[in-house]
Amino acid sequence: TQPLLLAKPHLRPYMASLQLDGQHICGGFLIAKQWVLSAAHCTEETDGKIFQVLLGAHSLTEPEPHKRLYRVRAQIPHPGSNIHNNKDDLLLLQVGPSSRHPPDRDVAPDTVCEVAGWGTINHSGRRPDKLYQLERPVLSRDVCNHRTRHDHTITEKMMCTDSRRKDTCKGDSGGPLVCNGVAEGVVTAGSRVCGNYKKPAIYTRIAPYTAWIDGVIAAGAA
Ligand SMILES: CC(C)CC(=O)Nc1cccc(-c2cccc(CN)c2)c1
Repeated sequence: TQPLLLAKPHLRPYMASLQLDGQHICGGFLIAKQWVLSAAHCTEETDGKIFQVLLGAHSLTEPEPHKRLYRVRAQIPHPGSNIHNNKDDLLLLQVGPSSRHPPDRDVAPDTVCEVAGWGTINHSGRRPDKLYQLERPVLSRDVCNHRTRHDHTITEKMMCTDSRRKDTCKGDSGGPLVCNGVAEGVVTAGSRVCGNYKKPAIYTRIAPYTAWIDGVIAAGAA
């Protein structure tokens, strides 16, 4: 047998943990917006209690930026499932609005993140046909807010990456800044210049907006 391998963090965003009172009971996985598929026998020892579903996690216990615990709106075992055999052993769970929001923590400066886009790729403003990607280190808010950089316009709901040489540019706006497999920011145009080290790239941080995002999604889902 092969030794068990630790999964690479956050490469399986569909992966769910079905929990009761904070304890992992069973796995599951996202199959559609708001719907998790699991096994019906997972409800055997729950004596009617309803699961909570943890999504976006790698560690069950440590705080992680995009870890979200969701209430279950509906828990539907396949009608053919039963405790005597493994037939039709399926459970569908409809997840509701997340019941808790992740801690809103800044990405550490110098963390190398990646951003991709079809934005212009050189000073001639050439627009590519294929997606380009770029790795950039996070710049501390203090440095980014320096008088000679963005002069105190970077709020705690924004973050910056170094724009020396390689940078985002026109057309990259709206794309995700991904750090350690997690979407931490959304490209914004900032001072609408590119590749100028005095004007670091600016991103809207996602963590401060999870309540707004969930609210809109929940309203749309209604
Ligand atoms: C309607 C929109 C396309 C107008 C617009 O965004 N213009 C424009 C012009 C120059 C640079 C940028 C720009 C974008 C993303 C990141 C950055 C920062 N390097 C700059 C953006």
